[in-house]
Amino acid sequence: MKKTNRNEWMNDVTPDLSADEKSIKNNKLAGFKHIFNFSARYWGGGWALFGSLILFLIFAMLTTSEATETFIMGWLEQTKQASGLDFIVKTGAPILIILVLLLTYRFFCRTLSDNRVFKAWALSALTLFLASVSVKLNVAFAMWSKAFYDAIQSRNEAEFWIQSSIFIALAIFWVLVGTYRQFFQQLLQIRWRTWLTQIFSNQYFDRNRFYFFAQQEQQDNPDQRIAEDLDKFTELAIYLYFGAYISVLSMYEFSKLMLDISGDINFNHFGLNFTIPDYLFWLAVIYAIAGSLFIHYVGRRLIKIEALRQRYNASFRYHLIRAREYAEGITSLQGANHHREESRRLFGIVRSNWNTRMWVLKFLGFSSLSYNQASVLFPILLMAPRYFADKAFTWGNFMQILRTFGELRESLSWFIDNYQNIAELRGTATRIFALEDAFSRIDAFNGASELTVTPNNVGGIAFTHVSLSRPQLNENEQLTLVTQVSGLNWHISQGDRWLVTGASGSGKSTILRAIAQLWPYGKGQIDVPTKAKMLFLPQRPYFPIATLREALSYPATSEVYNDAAYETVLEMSQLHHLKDRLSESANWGQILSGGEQQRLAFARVFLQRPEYLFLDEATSALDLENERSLYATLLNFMPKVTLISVSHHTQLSQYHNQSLDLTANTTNETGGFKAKIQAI
Ligand SMILES: Nc1ncnc2c1ncn2[C@@H]1O[C@H](COP(=O)(O)OP(=O)(O)OP(=O)(O)O)[C@@H](O)[C@H]1O
Repeated sequence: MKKTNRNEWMNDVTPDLSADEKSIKNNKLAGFKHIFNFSARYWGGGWALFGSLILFLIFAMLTTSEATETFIMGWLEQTKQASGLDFIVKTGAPILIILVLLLTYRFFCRTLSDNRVFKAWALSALTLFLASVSVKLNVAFAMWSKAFYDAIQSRNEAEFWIQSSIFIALAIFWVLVGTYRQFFQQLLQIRWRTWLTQIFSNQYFDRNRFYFFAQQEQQDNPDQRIAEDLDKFTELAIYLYFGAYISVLSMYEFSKLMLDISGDINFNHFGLNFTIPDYLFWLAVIYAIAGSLFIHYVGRRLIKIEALRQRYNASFRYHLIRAREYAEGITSLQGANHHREESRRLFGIVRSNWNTRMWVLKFLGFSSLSYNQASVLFPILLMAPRYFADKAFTWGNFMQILRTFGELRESLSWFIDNYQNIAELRGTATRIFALEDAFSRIDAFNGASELTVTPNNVGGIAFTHVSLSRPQLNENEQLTLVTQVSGLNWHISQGDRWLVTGASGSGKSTILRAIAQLWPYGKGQIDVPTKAKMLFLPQRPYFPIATLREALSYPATSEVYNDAAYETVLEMSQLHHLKDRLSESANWGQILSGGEQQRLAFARVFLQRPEYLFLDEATSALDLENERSLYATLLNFMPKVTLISVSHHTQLSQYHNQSLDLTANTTNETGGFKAKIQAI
């Protein structure tokens, strides 16, 4: 007996994916400008978002400035000493301001018809404000620690208790601010994601683009891009946006502190005096910029690797989903093993990508950790000569500068610390933008079609000089068109019953697709009725996973019809046994037999009663008796229906009065098929 190796997947040699990486052109990667403009649409435009950021930075500078601090401290001091009416006025002022802001918010939310931009602004403003407060609280903690440890060192018990209670107050405030900041950030995220998902879903389903996507585009997994990439994109973009804001603020705060403690540096050259204020700050900036450039050089591959990671994971999952969808077809061919091996191959690709990512991250980690360690030594080396030369420069000054430099460097290293997140953001953005481009390409292709389908009152459906082609990819993966049906002139008058016949693959279904505006490949003119209700029944009907009522009423809701109607149409379709299962929810497309599904589709026809009915081998799975009884019921129940049936069953000719037969076109060098029209 063959011994199975439990570790065989682990021992597989992973494939080389460098060709995939090379196939992503650098100019196709999402740049920051594109990401910014794309994000800004939610906030009302690029200038709006840019302006809001500048406004908030100014606001943050003001709120964190010393003048504001003195004002707040003065107000606190006065409130503490105030009594009676004066106290009420002093404490009531900020509460009144908050109340006015809340009421203004509610007013605008209710009066603006599209309050999306307003709410986005308000939420961002609130979150940015809380972010500013949390930075300020961090500074307060730094100040507090000095006072607290001084009190301990000087054994000042009274001061110790005062500082302890200040800590409790600060901590409560810090917890509240931190929690609410995260909460509002998440609220903003889900609102933005909802808005984007709505736009992308609309674009995907509008004008049947999801149908054309599969035919015209080589792009992988559009569904995953809508469901997951948009989620990742909004999460990372918001996280990085607020993170960048906080780091800019901390940079401001700690550079201010640095200015206080390190002083200026003076040069005396060419008889002129130069003063560089805050010189340690500038050194930290130069140090961080140099580090960032280096990290970008080391990690730049990561953007492509991240974009591919999403693709490989999605393909692996799609393969598993297909196994579920086609479970019966796979098991009947005993294809489970093949499917498992394919899973193994696809997962091998996922692993290979992960391995490459791991190596790049290793180099990145090596570089960024070395950068962080070097940053410990860098300020020491900068200050050591000054410490040894200047006796007034105390050990306390030295330590304070060291600490401030550390904080400053950390805020400046935001880009380095977030390199991986930025790469992931650009990777997901690349996939989202490619999807948007695909939608425009589909529109452009279909818009340029020489086959026009126009709603007109020509008393039925009219084909004038119509030729239909089928799309095919050539060796260079370009879309080419091959003639399928040529020179079609066909008039379907109201009440006609047409039987469309022809060899398999001759183009019968293609003709019906052209009427349904699902076939842009061809030329000529098709006139269709303006208002008439048309229904197309394919060979394999679609049923949603829902109650039988909903499966029948699809795409309308189940309330549109009553139970008596459902029961009648089930009886008319020879499905008496399903009458008591109307409320049962199931995957009807999988649990019903092929013939039952086709009969259920007929039940739908009886419910919806269309004026034009197109049956594309809609009875192919039925026995002759059932087929005959369904057609008889149909024509009895809807005697005025215009019927177009595509079928290989000759017995159906008795229910039709005209026929269109597709035969090979041997007279024309373009090949394909031509139509022969005659009365039955
Ligand atoms: N989405 C598509 N993309 C490319 N080619 C297609 C597509 N759909 C159909 N074709 C091709 O167009 C030709 C006509 O297909 P069509 O489905 O119209 O044939 P049919 O006459 O209805 O065949 P059958 O009787 O077997 O159902 C076939 O060669 C088919 O492979």
